Amino acid sequence: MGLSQASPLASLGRLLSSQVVGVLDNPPESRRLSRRLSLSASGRELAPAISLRRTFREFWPDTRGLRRLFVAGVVFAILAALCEVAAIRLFGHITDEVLTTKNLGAFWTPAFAWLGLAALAGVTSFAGAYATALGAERFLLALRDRVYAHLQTLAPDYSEKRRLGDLMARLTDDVEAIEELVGSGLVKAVTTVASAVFFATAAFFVRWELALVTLALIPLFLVVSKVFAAGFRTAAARERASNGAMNSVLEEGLANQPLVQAYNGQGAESRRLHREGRGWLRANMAQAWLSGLYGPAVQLIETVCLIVVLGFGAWEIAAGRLTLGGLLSFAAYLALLYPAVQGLGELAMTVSEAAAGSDRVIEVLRANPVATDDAGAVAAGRSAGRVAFERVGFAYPGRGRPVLRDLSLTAGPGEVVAITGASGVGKSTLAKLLLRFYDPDEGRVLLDGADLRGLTRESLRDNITILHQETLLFSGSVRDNIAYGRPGASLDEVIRAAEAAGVHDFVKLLPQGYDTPVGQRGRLLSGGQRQRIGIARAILRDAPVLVLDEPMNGLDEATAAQVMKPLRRLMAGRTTLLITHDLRHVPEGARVVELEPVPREERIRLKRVGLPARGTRSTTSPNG
Ligand SMILES: Nc1ncnc2c1ncn2[C@@H]1O[C@H](COP(=O)(O)OP(=O)(O)OP(=O)(O)O)[C@@H](O)[C@H]1O
Repeated sequence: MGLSQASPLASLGRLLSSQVVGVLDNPPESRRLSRRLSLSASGRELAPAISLRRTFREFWPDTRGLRRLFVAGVVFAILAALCEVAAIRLFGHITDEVLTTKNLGAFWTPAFAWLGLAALAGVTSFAGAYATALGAERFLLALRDRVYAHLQTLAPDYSEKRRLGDLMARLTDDVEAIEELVGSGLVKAVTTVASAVFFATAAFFVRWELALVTLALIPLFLVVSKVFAAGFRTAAARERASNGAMNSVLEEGLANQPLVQAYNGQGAESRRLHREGRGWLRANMAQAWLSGLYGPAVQLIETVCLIVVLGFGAWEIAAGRLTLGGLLSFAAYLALLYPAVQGLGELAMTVSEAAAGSDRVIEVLRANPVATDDAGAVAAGRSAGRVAFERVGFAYPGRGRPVLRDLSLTAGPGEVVAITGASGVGKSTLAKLLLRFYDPDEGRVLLDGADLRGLTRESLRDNITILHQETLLFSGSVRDNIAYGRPGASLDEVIRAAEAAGVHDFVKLLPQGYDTPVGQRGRLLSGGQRQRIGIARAILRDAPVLVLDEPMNGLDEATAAQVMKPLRRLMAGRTTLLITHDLRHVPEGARVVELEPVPREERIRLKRVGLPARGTRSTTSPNG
């Protein structure tokens, strides 16, 4: 949406001014605008609308340190606009004093002055755009870091309960929307208003009666902007929705490709994509229809304005109240004024849309970390590894029924406590409490006799290694994934851990050895290989407490046996909580504890089914 390219008025404006239109109406802005429009339209139901003032209150402090850049952006853009005003004035002068009078001698001075002004406008326009972009990008960087850092403090369930794509949109598009509101948006608003005032004032100076007549036509632009804005918004919302649907079909289809092919579902998947693609096509065509109409509508109004200016101007020239140069420079001011006014109309629209986008970011920032460090929390240091659950009761937030009730359990260095029980009984929940993703509602969890609530989370987690059911790998190399256990570990240390975990032999055979990429989520490796890389990572981490959450899940007997060997090595000398529903994988000498579901009367019973070998302490049985 900008100055209509085909209109004579626009051509005149383009001819005389390349700088200001460029500053006020650059293409990335419009790209962002359409993304933002569509995003906020789809996200509206996810977060309540909040006021613009609240958005500024929340994010204005983030502009600290950048405000100078934004002020520079405004100052330079205003200078560029003033240069344009002066250049147009020179154009009028040349028309009257050189072209009309055919006096070539009077040409050179204004011509060089015009050139100088054009150069100055170019430099100031560049400086303004650069300073604003630098401020905007730094703002984005800092805000994205802030939101991401906050997300990292939330329990993993926060992300798990939400669509990943939606959270990513908050960190990218929504963060951009906020920047456009409190950073470059503000710069744009100030410079657009200032430029509109300059061009209007200059037009008044040329001939105020003519200016009054043409300014009276300005509301026509605003009405057209308003009418089209509603249509654009609906079309953008539809486009966003079908884009989301198309992405989910693609994501699901590609992620589950083995399943799709094994079940001969390729045709059905392609048809699904085609169906969603057709919806997307329709939505885009609605947008194209509106954009196609918008241009001619604006052009028509501009032509009306031009005819009015020419007609009125001819009358004024005939009456000797206006020169030809005056009329042309008047038209040129108009050619810059109208897009500025249009820009203001669009700005009002985008500001409210951007505020809606910022709701979604504020919603993330308002989410409280489930377990935060207490004011007096102390660092745990290297723990001996004595873990105790003391009469622990816990229900997930928002869930009435407790998962655990009155549970007591102890485990010491060198001990393996196998926790078994039916699916959903709360075995993994124990691990989450130990890592302080959550705090218990009743009772305490202790490490070396100290309540976890009195320890900093970071120092607590340094003492615990967890191996999940499915080893989580990043898409880096084998080496990166093992070294994740101890950032900065040397290749020798990585290899030693790999040898202990029984991965060295197969890594040696990989095409690039330890530098071989493991693929997305380690998909290029087998389940057993992934699990052993996880063990190598745990060995390198060398924490005194080990939580193994179904480490053999999904592995066949032979592979499980291969994994068990390094696992025993890993468990030696540490405190191990082995969560498993399969007693075949419980090593000899382990203490076995079976969790029973919290019955209707909300109690959980711990039943001891195995006795500790080597005289380890028995499980506390809390169920009185
Ligand atoms: N983030 C959560 N929010 C609400 N409820 C949850 C959450 N995580 C788990 N639950 C519920 O808590 C109960 C215990 O879950 P948990 O994962 O601890 O079971 P589990 O014994 O490890 O099961 P499995 O052997 O199937 O892995 C289940 O009923 C589960 O639905």
